[in-house]
Amino acid sequence: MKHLFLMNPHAGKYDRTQEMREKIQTAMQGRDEEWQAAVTQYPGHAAELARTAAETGEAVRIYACGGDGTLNEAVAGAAGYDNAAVTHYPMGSGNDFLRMFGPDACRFYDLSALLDAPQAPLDLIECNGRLALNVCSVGFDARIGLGAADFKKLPLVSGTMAYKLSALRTIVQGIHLPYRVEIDGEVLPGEEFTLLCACNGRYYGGGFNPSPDAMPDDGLLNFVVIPAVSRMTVASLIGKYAKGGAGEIDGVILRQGREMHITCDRVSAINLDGEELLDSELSICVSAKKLNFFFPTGTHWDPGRRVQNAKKRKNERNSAFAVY
Ligand SMILES: Nc1ncnc2c1ncn2[C@@H]1O[C@H](COP(=O)(O)OP(=O)(O)OP(=O)(O)O)[C@@H](O)[C@H]1O
Repeated sequence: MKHLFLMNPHAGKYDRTQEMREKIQTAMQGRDEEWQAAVTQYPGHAAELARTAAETGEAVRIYACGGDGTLNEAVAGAAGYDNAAVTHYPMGSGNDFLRMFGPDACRFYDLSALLDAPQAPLDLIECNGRLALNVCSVGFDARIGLGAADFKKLPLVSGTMAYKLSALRTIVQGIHLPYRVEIDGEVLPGEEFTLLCACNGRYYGGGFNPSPDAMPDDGLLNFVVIPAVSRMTVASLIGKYAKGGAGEIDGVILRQGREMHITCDRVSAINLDGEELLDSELSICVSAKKLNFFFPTGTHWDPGRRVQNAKKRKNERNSAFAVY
């Protein structure tokens, strides 16, 4: 088994690759396994490195050390290869995909917990031929999420604050656009929409929670469609949407399905796991490819499984106590 660490020097607020190198060396010490730590040199490099490693056919575990963009690239490179698996060592400003692991998300900071971790096949979103693991969206939110990059590098501006500043700017610029939207053959009523979102994961945009029930391994995407709203109502809408209450928004359309087609009369910014795509037509579907994702033992994205794991750990602690 080979371990490949892909470190993005541009993730987060500053370059942490040297610190990461030291952590990797410590974690791999005494392990008789091949490993390699590579610093990405340009956007798209992580995908190339992941694909090259996966194409060898050898068993490889790929650690995306960066933010959601780095994870997206590692996933795009390794998708569809049974011999490859990917995880996320969070070094970005949002690290949103991992938020669905709840309070256990912080365990991904422990490199040693990732080394012998279990893996599971996850669904992927395909959008105009590109892949995403987490969320694909177009509209108001995509303009906020992608615009946040302008604020992320400012001093004293946290990742979450960057998204809030971007939201303010987007509200001033305009909220809804004309879209034709079709989900699994059903044309949705309405001519203008504020936001259209396809979720495999649950969080994006620095902690926004459009689809609290999305399961990344159920073979389906959760679609959230918000019709045109006014500037007056958008502020309260953002609050509900961010906290997982999209279903409480007036006129919201929620669907679970396999594909969504969107056309717009102009080129729109499309968010693919925080990365930008520009197009006037969008074809989103559950990808035929799967992605092996590995995660620390005992953690899980399914809250039910998390509770079971916690009970199991408690029982193990109790029985250990009984022995002594
Ligand atoms: N050497 C490089 N030079 C410039 N950009 C790079 C380089 N390596 C990777 N990138 C790009 O850096 C961008 C940002 O990375 P990433 O999304 O991982 O971090 P982030 O934006 O801080 O985190 P998050 O997306 O979780 O908020 C990605 O689009 C990636 O393609």
